[in-house]
Amino acid sequence: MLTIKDLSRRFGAAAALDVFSLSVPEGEVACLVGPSGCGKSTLLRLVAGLDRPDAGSIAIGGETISEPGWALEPHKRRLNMVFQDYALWPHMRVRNIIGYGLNRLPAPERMEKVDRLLELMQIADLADRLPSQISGGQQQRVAIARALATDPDVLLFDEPLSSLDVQLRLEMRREFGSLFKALGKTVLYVTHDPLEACAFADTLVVMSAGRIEQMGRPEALFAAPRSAWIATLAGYDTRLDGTVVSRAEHEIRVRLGDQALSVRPPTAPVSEGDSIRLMVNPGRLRLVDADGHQDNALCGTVMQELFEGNGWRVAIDLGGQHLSVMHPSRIGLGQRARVLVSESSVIAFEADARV
Ligand SMILES: Nc1ncnc2c1ncn2[C@@H]1O[C@H](COP(=O)(O)OP(=O)(O)OP(=O)(O)O)[C@@H](O)[C@H]1O
Repeated sequence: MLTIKDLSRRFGAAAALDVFSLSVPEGEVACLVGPSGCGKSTLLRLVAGLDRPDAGSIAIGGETISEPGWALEPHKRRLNMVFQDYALWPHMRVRNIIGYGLNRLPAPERMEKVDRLLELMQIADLADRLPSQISGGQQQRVAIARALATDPDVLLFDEPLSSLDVQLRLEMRREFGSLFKALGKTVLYVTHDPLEACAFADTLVVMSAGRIEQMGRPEALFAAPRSAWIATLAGYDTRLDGTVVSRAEHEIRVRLGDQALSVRPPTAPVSEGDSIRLMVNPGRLRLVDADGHQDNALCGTVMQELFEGNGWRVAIDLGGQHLSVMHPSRIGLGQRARVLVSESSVIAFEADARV
């Protein structure tokens, strides 16, 4: 169990971490996501002991490793960190890099342990190469094997896949899922990619300005995003700004230019005349007959069509604002289009919600 309690770190007047608390149960994976500058790396550095907090405490397995006025030295903490740039020593062979932290073990034991890690990470055939003689993905495997060698209780990952190409990232993402399960280590993992996090996170922790904005199981969090930024992660990446024209208990009517739409009300209270921000999921919208009459549809002109691999992202000009729709084929630039906006395709937030 990793327990972070009321941790704060200020740089000048700004708080990089602001009374931050988080518990990661033993053997579970917590993924930290959040916009640039929200404090993810600061948190990892404090847990690793590379920086000192201004307040708060950190414990691993009930044993305090940092508290006000005292911090255990980094190398004595039962944790290891895997960095984005791998940080492998260029002059050392893979086998020696992995075994570096095991120099207190007798040679045969050390070799046996290194062999086991080489097998686990499927890099046994690379044992005698230098980092410059292996690929980026293979270097990342070496970095993970090195981090596992000293059998730490906690593993910290700082965007470990972001330097890899898309294909390899997808492959490693799948592998991480089974690796984390097999290892049973407590993991704190920072990533920019929410889909990466969803592949293996027990808990997704969304940070904003040094605090937790929302946390939970990925499915639960994406089913009910509490902020426009989190809605974007969940695929609601198109923004429409409008005005509330009427409200009932379970529905509000929103004016968008000269059109209107009924949606579920936001959690924050709103009244007639208030501005409102709608986050729309293009994958959940449907194009219907442009000349037909359909309740809760928006009309406009196709202004852009982008192929995104699994279909076309069609941008429709609603008269100033743009609505994107995923569609299996092109519609044609300048064509009229009518988009059915179902209840599940849109989430309403307060007008100044950060995206
Ligand atoms: N050594 C430092 N001196 C001054 N300010 C710092 C220092 N380290 C971090 N900060 C500030 O603290 C805040 C949090 O930074 P941090 O690196 O933790 O963010 P992050 O979420 O990891 O961002 P990114 O996703 O871009 O890596 C930022 O505003 C950053 O500018």
